[in-house]
Amino acid sequence: MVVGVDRGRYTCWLDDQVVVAMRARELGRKSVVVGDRVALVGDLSGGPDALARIVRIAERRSVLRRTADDDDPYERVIVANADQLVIVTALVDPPPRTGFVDRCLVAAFDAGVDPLLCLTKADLAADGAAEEFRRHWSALDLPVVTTRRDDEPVELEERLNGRLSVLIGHSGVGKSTLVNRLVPDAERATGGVSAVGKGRHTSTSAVALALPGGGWVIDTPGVRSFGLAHVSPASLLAGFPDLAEGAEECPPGCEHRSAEEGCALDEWVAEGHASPERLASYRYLLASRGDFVS
Ligand SMILES: Nc1nc2c(ncn2[C@@H]2O[C@H](COP(=O)(O)OP(=O)(O)OP(=O)(O)O)[C@@H](O)[C@H]2O)c(=O)[nH]1
Ligand SMILES: [Zn+2]
Repeated sequence: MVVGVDRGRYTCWLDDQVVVAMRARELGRKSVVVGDRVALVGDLSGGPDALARIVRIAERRSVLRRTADDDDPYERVIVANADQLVIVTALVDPPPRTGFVDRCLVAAFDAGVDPLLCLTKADLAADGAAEEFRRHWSALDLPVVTTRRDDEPVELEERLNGRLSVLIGHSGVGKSTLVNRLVPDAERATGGVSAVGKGRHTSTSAVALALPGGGWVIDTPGVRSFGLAHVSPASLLAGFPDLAEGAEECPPGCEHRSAEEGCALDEWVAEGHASPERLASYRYLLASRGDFVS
């Protein structure tokens, strides 16, 4: 498995050992990303000067794409084969935003990855803040864990156990804090990714860290959000199962933009099946696909 990518060098994990590799020419233009399962040939000794070659990429179970941004107009795959997307949101400082969670939920469903909402800084939040925030998704089967400075993230650990999980969240919500608690020896868990260039702390690319209890956690420093430009209005609805049923009454090819265009979702909400806020959030994401909303 590829656990780190840095300037053309791929850190791979092979039988509990780190092997540094480069791409073989036969890969063509195919990108290799963290989480990819690859076939290696050449020097697999893992010695300081050993360099293997990646000759094949296994079919991907799931694909998470980064949003295009100012520096890079293309959506790019940043993690392959993730099982779970952990949406990390602080309950305060910075204040939580439902729109960000909705966007990540759509990205997770579209990528075929299970979502998990992780609410941090519960120790700073008012009583009931977590319950109030998670109520927005009460119509969904969305698993939620809360974490706080004064407690070990036991419940989170259980949910990460044995799986490949990707953390996404705004700067300052506490991702690094979580990673350091989950993987106490983070530097070693990267297999010394610094050996191929940068250490974890200065790296801006995703790095997979081995969890002590099995499984992997991938931090995504610098990733502001996941891209939705490639997601159709219908697929976008998968992130809003409370609205999806109402769309069955829509005319064929409905883009769900407004009641004037015949969309049945306004009626669905008026009948009390879903909240107006959920519909507004769906339409906001619909309109903002392709923009770099963070
Ligand atoms: N009180 C409290 N503070 C926390 C908690 N988690 C993180 N913090 C603090 O919040 C600040 C930001 O935490 P980080 O872990 O650096 O956040 P991050 O998401 O990694 O941010 P970037 O590195 O910018 O992406 C730090 O000062 C942490 O000590 C928590 O559960 N409770
Ligand atoms: Zn519609």
